[in-house]
Amino acid sequence: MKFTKMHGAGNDYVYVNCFDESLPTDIPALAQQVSDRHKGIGSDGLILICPSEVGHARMRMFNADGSESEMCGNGVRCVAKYVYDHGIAKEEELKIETGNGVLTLQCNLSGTKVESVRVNMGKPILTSADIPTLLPGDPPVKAPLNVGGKRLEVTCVSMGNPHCITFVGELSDAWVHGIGPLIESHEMFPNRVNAEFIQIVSPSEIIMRVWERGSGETQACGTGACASAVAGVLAGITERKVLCHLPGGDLELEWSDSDEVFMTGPAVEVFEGVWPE
Ligand SMILES: N[C@H](CCC[C@H](N)C(=O)O)C(=O)O
Repeated sequence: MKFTKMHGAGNDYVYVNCFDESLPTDIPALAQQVSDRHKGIGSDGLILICPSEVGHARMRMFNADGSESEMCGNGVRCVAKYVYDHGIAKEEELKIETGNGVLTLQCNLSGTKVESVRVNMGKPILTSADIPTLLPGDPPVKAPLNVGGKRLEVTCVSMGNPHCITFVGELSDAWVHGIGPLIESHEMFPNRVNAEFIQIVSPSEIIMRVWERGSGETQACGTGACASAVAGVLAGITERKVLCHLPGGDLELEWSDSDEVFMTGPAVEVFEGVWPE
């Protein structure tokens, strides 16, 4: 199986071109094996670039623990880069099918290759039953959540996949590694949840760290950054356009008047290889 290692703001996945490659039947096991940073290729998960009847390609995304997610913001930018740079499509505006519908992506070129991508991530999902969370409110905004002996105020948003956002005074490992896993598996989130921690710099600038469902701390999370931008507006903290600093890079976000969230960020190809050797 040929693969390509790519990252978006340091959120790295093993990508497989399923137009050409056939996969083993146990894809969750494959995702676990390739993601292993000591005994595998090393990544936050596995992303399949598949043929689609409604777009230029279809993305399927598996976390490092083998669980499948509906959506991946950094991943869908890299899928667009792969599809354009490898000649699967020639258009700079691409349609990619995801678990959150068919998204429209605008590729920004440097020479003949894609350098960054602007994605219309669609409308945020703000009903608690659809996020899904058992917390009250559509959506829950600054809702009380008891975690690890603390009473947090959390805001929940789905971008096709579920996110739980906590605005903190100062980011720390205690938040991300101590509280993150407890939020991920909290009984209020029947499908588990991605946990974002946000430090506010100004109404138009935030710093984010994330504990991802199924992958642990990653250097960036595109859907999480979008969800956090929406949460900041809902909580009355930030403006509709924000710059988000993540450990692996920056993402630009805008919750537009049309209710759609736009995300712009980098997409990078690192190397190609064959698995197993
Ligand atoms: N890093 C990804 C999100 C992965 C979400 C995944 N951990 C889930 O289970 O939903 C992103 O850029 O949007």
